[in-house]
Amino acid sequence: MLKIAPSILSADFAHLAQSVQKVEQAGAEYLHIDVMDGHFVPNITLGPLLVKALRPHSKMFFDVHLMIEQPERYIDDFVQAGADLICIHAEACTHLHRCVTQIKETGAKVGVALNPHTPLNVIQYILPLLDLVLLMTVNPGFGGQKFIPQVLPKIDELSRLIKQNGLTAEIEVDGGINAETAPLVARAGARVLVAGSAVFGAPDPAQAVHDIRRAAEQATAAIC
Ligand SMILES: O=C(CO)[C@@H](O)[C@H](O)COP(=O)(O)O
Ligand SMILES: [Fe+2]
Repeated sequence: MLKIAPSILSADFAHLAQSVQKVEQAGAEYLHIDVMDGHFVPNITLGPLLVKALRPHSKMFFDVHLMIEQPERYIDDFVQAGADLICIHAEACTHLHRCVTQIKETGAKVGVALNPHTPLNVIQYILPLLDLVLLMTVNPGFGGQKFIPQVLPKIDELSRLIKQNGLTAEIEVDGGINAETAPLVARAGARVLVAGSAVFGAPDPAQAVHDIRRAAEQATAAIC
C-alpha cells in the first residue's frame, strides 16, 4: 500500500499542530520530520523537544529523518520523544551497522537514507535488517528543490533487490515529490512518498495529499 508522508519542513511552524492535524485528517500515514544539524547539511532545523511537543497532537507514524553527523548521539532522545522510525544517513555514519543495531534495540523501526549519488551497495549486506530505505531525490538540506530524475533507476534496482531476496524494507523517496513526479517514483517501486512544499505550500494541503496519492495510485494500477 502506498503511504504519503508530509514533511513538516515546509509547514507553518507557528501553527504546527494544526497543520499536522490537517494532513492527518486527509489520510496521510506518516509524518516526516526533518532534523538538520548545520554540519551534515547546511541547514539547522529542530530537535527532540519539538518531536515531544507534537506527539500528543497526532497518532500518525512519526518518521524522523536525521540529517546529522554521528546520529548515535541522539537516537535515544528521539525515540523517547516519540519517534516511530529513525532514519539515519549512510554518509553520516562511520559504523552504520552499529547505528542500525542501536536503533533496533530501542524498539523503534529503522531506516537508512542514501544521497542521490550514493550507490546501493553501501547497504547491500545490512538490507535484511532495515524496515525502510530512503532514497533522496534531491540533495538533502532544503525543501522546495527540484526532483533529480537520475535516481529513478536506483529506485527500480532497489525494488528488484528487495523482491528477489524476499525482504520487507519499504522504499521511501524524498525531495521534489508532487503530483507530477509521484507517478514516476511509484512506477519505479517507491511506496512511501515524502512531500513537503507540494503539501504544505499548497493552498489546500489536504487536497494536495489526495492529489499526490491519486497520481501515484493511478500510475501503479496501470502497471498491474
Ligand atoms: O529531507 C528533506 C530535504 O533535505 C525533505 O524531507 C524535504 O523537506 C522535502 O521537501 P520537498 O522537496 O518535498 O519540498
Ligand atoms: Fe526528509
